[in-house]
Amino acid sequence: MKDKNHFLPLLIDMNDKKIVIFGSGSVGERKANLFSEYAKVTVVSRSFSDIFYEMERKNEVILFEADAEKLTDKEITDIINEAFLVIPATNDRSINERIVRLSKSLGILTNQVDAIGDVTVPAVIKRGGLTIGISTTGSSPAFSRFTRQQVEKIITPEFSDMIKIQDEMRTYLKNEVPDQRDRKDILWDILESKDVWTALEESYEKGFKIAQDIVREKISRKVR
Ligand SMILES: C[C@@]1(CC(=O)O)c2cc3[nH]c(cc4nc(cc5[nH]c(cc(n2)[C@H]1CCC(=O)O)[C@@](C)(CC(=O)O)[C@@H]5CCC(=O)O)C(CC(=O)O)=C4CCC(=O)O)c(CCC(=O)O)c3CC(=O)O
Ligand SMILES: NC(=O)C1=CN([C@@H]2O[C@H](COP(=O)(O)OP(=O)(O)OC[C@H]3O[C@@H](n4cnc5c(N)ncnc54)[C@H](O)[C@@H]3O)[C@@H](O)[C@H]2O)C=CC1
Repeated sequence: MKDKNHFLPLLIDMNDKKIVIFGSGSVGERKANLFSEYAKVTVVSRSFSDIFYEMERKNEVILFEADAEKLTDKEITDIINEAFLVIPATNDRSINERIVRLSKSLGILTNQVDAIGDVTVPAVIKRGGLTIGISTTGSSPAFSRFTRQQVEKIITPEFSDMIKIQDEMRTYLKNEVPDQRDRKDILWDILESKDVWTALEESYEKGFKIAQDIVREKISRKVR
């Protein structure tokens, strides 16, 4: 049994990473949709629905039609070679387990859809500059989805505006304010300023101006 307490969410740069998914049922399709936004996805399956052919046409996935049961270990190894992550998502547990075993022997990470693998996929929220991953580490995927829907309701458009302001201001402050603790205080004053948040409801520019006033006032006090 895996110890769920040892799962840590990390953000990984998936650009140009190879992901191999086995099976193209509803789960294979969900994983292909998610991962093809970030990485190079190959899907191996006995047959494919039109949705997959459409994804292939748009260069979002590479399709490989094969019965994994009939492939030799060497053939499977060649397919998964140099993959960052392998996802056995067929409805045949013994095939999925064989793929996991071969992946492990090559030191490749696995995401198991019928057990907890080395990697578990969270529900993902991506809004502006904000990324949130939500997981119950397999206890209740439906609850992860439910939580995503609840959290999405509280993320207003002002969130990404505030991230933009913070990004600009901290770059500016790194040049203007030598002490990191002073920089931190100013950034928190902006984050906690009701005036900035209220102004952002009107426009980005209005919020930015108030944040600028806070920065100016703070810097002048520090200089004095
Ligand atoms: C362990 C894990 C492995 C993995 O796939 O990475 C896994 C395993 C399993 N899921 C199953 C079922 C469902 N999965 C979903 C939905 C999602 N499942 C996802 C991840 C994970 N699913 C990993 C754990 C993540 C965590 O715990 O948080 C999400 C978050 C991400 C994604 O896949 O993209 C995505 C929501 C994305 C979103 O909406 O944002 C729903 C909800 C629905 O459809 O309404 C249901 C039906 C309701 C239910 O069962 O909860 C079953 C079959 C159970 C059975 O046989 O009954 C298994 C296998 C098992 O449990 O043995
Ligand atoms: N992680 C998750 O979120 C969920 C996981 N599951 C688990 O995932 C498994 C798959 O679920 P679904 O996609 O709904 O199943 P499905 O029956 O819709 O699809 C199975 C796919 O595997 C392919 N396949 C089966 N044997 C194969 C072989 N020998 N070679 C190549 N391809 C083969 C089939 O062609 C099909 O594309 C389920 O058995 C269940 O254990 C189920 C629901 C959600």
